[in-house]
Amino acid sequence: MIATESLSKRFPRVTALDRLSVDIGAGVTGLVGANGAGKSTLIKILLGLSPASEGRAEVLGLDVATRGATIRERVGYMPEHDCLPPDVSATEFVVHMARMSGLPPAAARERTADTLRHVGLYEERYRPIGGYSTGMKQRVKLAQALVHDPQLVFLDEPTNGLDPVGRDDMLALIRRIHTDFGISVLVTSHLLGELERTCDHVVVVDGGKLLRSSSTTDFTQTTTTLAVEVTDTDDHPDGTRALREALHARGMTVEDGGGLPGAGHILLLTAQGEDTYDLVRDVVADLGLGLVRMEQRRHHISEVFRSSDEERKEAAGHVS
Ligand SMILES: Nc1ncnc2c1ncn2[C@@H]1O[C@H](COP(=O)(O)OP(=O)(O)OP(=O)(O)O)[C@@H](O)[C@H]1O
Repeated sequence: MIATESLSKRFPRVTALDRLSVDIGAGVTGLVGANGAGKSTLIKILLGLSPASEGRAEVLGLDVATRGATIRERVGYMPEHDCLPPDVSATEFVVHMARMSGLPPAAARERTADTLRHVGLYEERYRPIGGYSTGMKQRVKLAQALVHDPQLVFLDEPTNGLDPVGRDDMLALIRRIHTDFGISVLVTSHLLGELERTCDHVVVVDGGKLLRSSSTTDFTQTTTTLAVEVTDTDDHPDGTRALREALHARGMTVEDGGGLPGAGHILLLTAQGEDTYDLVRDVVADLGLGLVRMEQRRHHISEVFRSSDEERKEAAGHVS
C-alpha cells in the first residue's frame, strides 16, 4: 500500500524525516511517535502535498512526486487540525467534499447520508458544524475522508481532544472502516496504548527516523517474565512478601511488578522453563496462599520507546 525509500524532509531548522524506509501493507497500521516525530510531514509527502527533500515514496504503487492528484483521488485524508467551516451543516460540507472528489450530485448525496450514518452523525446532520462537540467534529472530518470510497485513508491524530469514551468509540469506528468496508487505514497517534488495541501493524518513528515496524502481535509477544499474584492469609497478612522471601530462599530473583496494574501485589520472575511454574505453585501451596494468577507477561509497545531512550542515554553517557 505504501513504500518509502530513504525518505527525508528537511526544513531550514529541523530535519522532520531522516532517511525513512518503510513498507506498509493492507489492514490497519498505526504510525506512532511523540509530537514532532514527523508523522504529519510523512502523510503530507505521501499525499503529494509536500515534496520530499530526498528519497522516494509510493502509495498504491503510484509515485508521490508525480502522481499526487491520482493518489488523492484514491486516498482519504483526515487532517489533524480543526479545518471545518462553522456555518454549514455536516451534510452540506460532506456533500461538497464528495462533489470535489468527482461524484455526481445524486451519488454525492447518497454517499454522504450513508457515510454520516456510519460515523454515527445521522441525527445531527442538518445542524451547523459550529455547534458540534469535538467528538462530532472529528466524525465529520472522518466522514469527508471516507465519502468518495477510497482504498486507503490517512487519519492524523483522530482521537485528539476526545475523552476516554470518545476515544474508544473513535477507535472502534476506525477498526470497522477496515472490517466493514475493506478500506486500509494509516492512523497516527502519540498514544501507544490505543494503537496496540486497534492496529494490525505498528510503525514507530522518533525524530524522523524509523525506530521499528512490525505486526502488533510481534510487539506484544510473550516474554520469559512470569507475573505472579497471590492472596493474603491470616498466617501471612502480606502474602506477596512471604512469597518473595520464600522464592528468594530458593535462589530466584524476584522483582515487584512496578508498572503493572494492581502493582504492589504482583511479583515478576524469570521463567527457567516449565520447572519454574511447578516451583512457584509448590511454594504458594506450602505457604497456604491462594494463587490469583501466574502468567507470562507480554511486551507493551511503550517498552520500545523506553529501551530506545535508555540506549540514547547510554550513548550520551559514553560520549561524556
Ligand atoms: N512547514 C514547516 N516548516 C518548518 N518546520 C516544520 C514544518 N512542518 C513541520 N515542521 C517541523 O518538523 C518536525 C516534525 O513535524 P510533524 O508535524 O511532522 O510532527 P508530528 O509527528 O506530526 O507531530 P504533531 O502530532 O505534533 O504534529 C517538527 O519539529 C516540526 O516543528
